[in-house]
Amino acid sequence: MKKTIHVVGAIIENEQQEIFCALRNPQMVLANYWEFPGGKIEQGETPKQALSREILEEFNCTIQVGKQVAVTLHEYEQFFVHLETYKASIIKGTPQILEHAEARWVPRNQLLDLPFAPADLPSIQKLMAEL
Ligand SMILES: Nc1nc2c([nH]c(=O)n2[C@H]2C[C@H](O)[C@@H](COP(=O)(O)OP(=O)(O)OP(=O)(O)O)O2)c(=O)[nH]1
Repeated sequence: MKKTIHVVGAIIENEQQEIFCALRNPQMVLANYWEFPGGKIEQGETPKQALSREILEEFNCTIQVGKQVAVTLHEYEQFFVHLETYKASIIKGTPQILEHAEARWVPRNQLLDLPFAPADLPSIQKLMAEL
């Protein structure tokens, strides 16, 4: 039976209404897809705690997590991803790319120009609908 992994992703927006997107590196599972930065929820963590921890580990900055955007269950070839995305903003530091191949601030209406992980599409559609 396929495993289900519970993942959180941060939709971090800046004052220009751009969203922080990260490119998974070639060594990662789902290599070379763009994603909302985040990762797996560890035992005993709330989704919001997991998100703050992941952003600190991967980008060395502190975020404040806001409201939930979408909850998606997506079937990949090897596993299911249960992805929860949350709005967030940076409250301390400037993101440093520690694990990803690249990261950029992208206007909402250009998100679909990037090859995003398929599980992220419902979140992107919700963001586009907010425009
Ligand atoms: N972080 C993140 N992962 C996503 C997104 N969309 C999506 O399908 N995924 C998938 C990719 C991975 O299979 C999984 C997240 O795993 P990960 O490897 O980034 O998690 P992690 O940082 O906890 O990794 P590790 O400690 O186990 O190495 O969820 C997304 O927007 N953000």
